[in-house]
Amino acid sequence: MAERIDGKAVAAEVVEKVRTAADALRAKTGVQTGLAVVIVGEDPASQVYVASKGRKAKECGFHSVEHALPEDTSEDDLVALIERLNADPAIHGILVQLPLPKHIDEGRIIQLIDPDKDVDGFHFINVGKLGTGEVATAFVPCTPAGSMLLIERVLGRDLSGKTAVVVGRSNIVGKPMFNLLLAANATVTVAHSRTADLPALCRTADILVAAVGRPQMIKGDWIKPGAVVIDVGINRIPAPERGEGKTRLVGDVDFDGAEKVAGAITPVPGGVGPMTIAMLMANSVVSAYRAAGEEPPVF
Ligand SMILES: NC(=O)C1=CN([C@@H]2O[C@H](COP(=O)(O)OP(=O)(O)OC[C@H]3O[C@@H](n4cnc5c(N)ncnc54)[C@H](OP(=O)(O)O)[C@@H]3O)[C@@H](O)[C@H]2O)C=CC1
Ligand SMILES: Nc1nc(=O)c2c([nH]1)NC[C@@H]1CN(c3ccc(C(=O)N[C@@H](CCC(=O)O)C(=O)O)cc3)C=[N+]21
Repeated sequence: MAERIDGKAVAAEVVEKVRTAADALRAKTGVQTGLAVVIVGEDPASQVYVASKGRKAKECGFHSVEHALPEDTSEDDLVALIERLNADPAIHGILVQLPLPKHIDEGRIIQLIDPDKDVDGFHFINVGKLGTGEVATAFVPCTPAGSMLLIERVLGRDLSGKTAVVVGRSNIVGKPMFNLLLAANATVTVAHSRTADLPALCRTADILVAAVGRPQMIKGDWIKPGAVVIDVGINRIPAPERGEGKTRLVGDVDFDGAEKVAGAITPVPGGVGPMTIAMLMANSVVSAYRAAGEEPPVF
């Protein structure tokens, strides 16, 4: 049976370190870390995530502000808000919850965020820094960064000689995950919907990262015995066994099958999800240290 990688516990350690660092910065310089989360529209899942980001930020002792805008907010109004947050010295991190409503140009909004406040790591400047190994001054996207910390718990920081397969090539998960694994010396393949014989490719992976958005797609017999499996997927599926109309969260990996083969595996919930929020807090406090001209902590 695989070791269960407890993302909730590791995330709690990260959050504790963030809180200590935020307190120390405040005591030394008077700077309180400020995080602004912007949500447009009423998507219930997004609202849950935004609320838990706000809760964690307060737990870390941050100045936490939330801007909940109606679904029909104009692009110009959102642009004006981002410009205001960019100029606000009390705000060190800006997160605009994605996806945005279809009438708003998501790319334009992301590129408008000051790269020094882009705690999601989605701005071209931060993407470019990650791609060229300039991570000391960059922000690394939270989900891949959190996934790397979980891998590190099992395999250490140096992945020399290891084969990694990332399933999914999105800008927010798959591509930055590729860059981080490569930087850690793994030999990395990125798979996607056009990949031939995905099961066979997955079976080559010492480290398998699933970021597909397809509930329980990756089966136990796709997994190399002993592999480290990181399940990024968050999918809500019907759970009639829990009662009429009930749902539950599952990952992109068929956990029960995979657990019998893998060496270590992240559960859903309680795996990568809590790490994502913890790394958002980490990026925010790092941003505040940089703004104050202090040497930031390393996570
Ligand atoms: N835990 C967390 O904090 C987070 C979790 N997530 C979750 O992670 C998952 C992925 O998110 P995200 O990267 O944004 O998703 P996207 O929908 O942007 O990307 C999905 C990727 O999976 C690929 N794909 C889709 N179907 C298949 C298939 N049948 N075989 C192989 N590859 C396939 C797509 O390929 P192609 O490019 O060819 O279309 C694409 O590259 C989702 O479940 C999401 O909810 C996301 C962000 C944070
Ligand atoms: N600009 C932006 N940045 C993001 O980082 C971002 C985003 N937009 N849009 C949506 C995705 C998704 N995402 C999650 C964060 C935490 C959990 C999480 O904490 N999950 C818990 C379960 C939560 C529950 O019960 O619903 C867990 O896995 O244990 C999940 C998903 C961040 N995202």
